[in-house]
Amino acid sequence: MKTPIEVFAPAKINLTLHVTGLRSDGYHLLDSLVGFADVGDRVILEPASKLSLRVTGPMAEGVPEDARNLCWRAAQAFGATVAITLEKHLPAAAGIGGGSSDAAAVLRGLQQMYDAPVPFDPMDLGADLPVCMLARAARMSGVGEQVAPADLPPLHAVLANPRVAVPTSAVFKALPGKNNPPMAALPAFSSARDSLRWLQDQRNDLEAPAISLQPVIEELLKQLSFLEGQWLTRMSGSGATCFALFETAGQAELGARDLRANNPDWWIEHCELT
Ligand SMILES: C[C@@](CO)(OP(=O)(O)O)[C@H](O)COP(=O)(O)OP(=O)(O)OC[C@H]1O[C@@H](n2ccc(N)nc2=O)[C@H](O)[C@@H]1O
Ligand SMILES: Nc1ncnc2c1ncn2[C@@H]1O[C@H](COP(=O)(O)OP(=O)(O)O)[C@@H](O)[C@H]1O
Repeated sequence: MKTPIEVFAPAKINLTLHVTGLRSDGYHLLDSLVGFADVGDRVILEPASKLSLRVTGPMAEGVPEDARNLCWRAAQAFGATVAITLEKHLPAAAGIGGGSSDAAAVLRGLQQMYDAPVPFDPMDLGADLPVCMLARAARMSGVGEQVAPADLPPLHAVLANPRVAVPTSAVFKALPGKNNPPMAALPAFSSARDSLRWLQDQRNDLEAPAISLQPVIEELLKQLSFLEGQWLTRMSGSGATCFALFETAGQAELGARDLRANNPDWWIEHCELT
């Protein structure tokens, strides 16, 4: 067994998020094209006599170090005794799957460490777990349990969070219409430009309800729309993180620099999505 094991937990970006219905248990039916970024958290796993968790890194503040943390719950449900170090780079409660991606990274690392499959349904830890286990572009449907890998040309993005936490359940609750049209059929994209054109016509149905709870999201989307070279701006998941998409890495890097200059307190990163 090679130790310690280090696993990258990428930011999950809902490039589209169509809410198409409501299940009798209160969970919403989703149709979403999901991409993963080359920015994210880092999980380090070391064998130990008991389960422990230490949260470090620039975004560690306020992230629980006990059973409230999805990393802890993932390791516990796996039956693993490991010392987990979670290096937080992503904001929490931000619509980019921080907790879910961390938990999926723990499960991937434990599979490797114990040379054993995950002994439970990852969905038990949250609706975003199945897509985060895959950690590559996918179409997600059902309430999150159906995940089909998708071919997405690499896209360049600016991710921005105005540092307000938005609880997922509150945003779903604030959505008035539950039965919205699904995403269009996913074409075989021939280029980044082709996919950007297609994405322009899709939606995130949670954008308006999230704005009703945190109006700063509207201002954030406006500022992203001013960035040179952007093809579209949208919110990810239940917010408050929003993104602008670009054709080139250089445009995204300049976009992030310009946005930072006007909003020094926001969390802003440029990245590649795959
Ligand atoms: C909205 C999405 C889109 O990818 O992303 P985030 O905003 O969390 O990043 C996810 O579906 C979130 O997944 P996750 O954060 O794992 O959700 P869970 O812990 O299972 O559920 C949190 C709460 O969100 C609501 N919920 C979640 C998923 C779903 N399909 N329908 C829902 O109504 C429920 O109110 C639930 O109590
Ligand atoms: N590993 C984790 N990283 C960040 N937050 C976590 C983690 N585990 C549990 N949480 C808790 O889960 C809540 C939702 O965080 P997160 O999963 O990042 O949100 P979202 O589902 O919007 O992407 C936060 O309020 C936080 O306290």
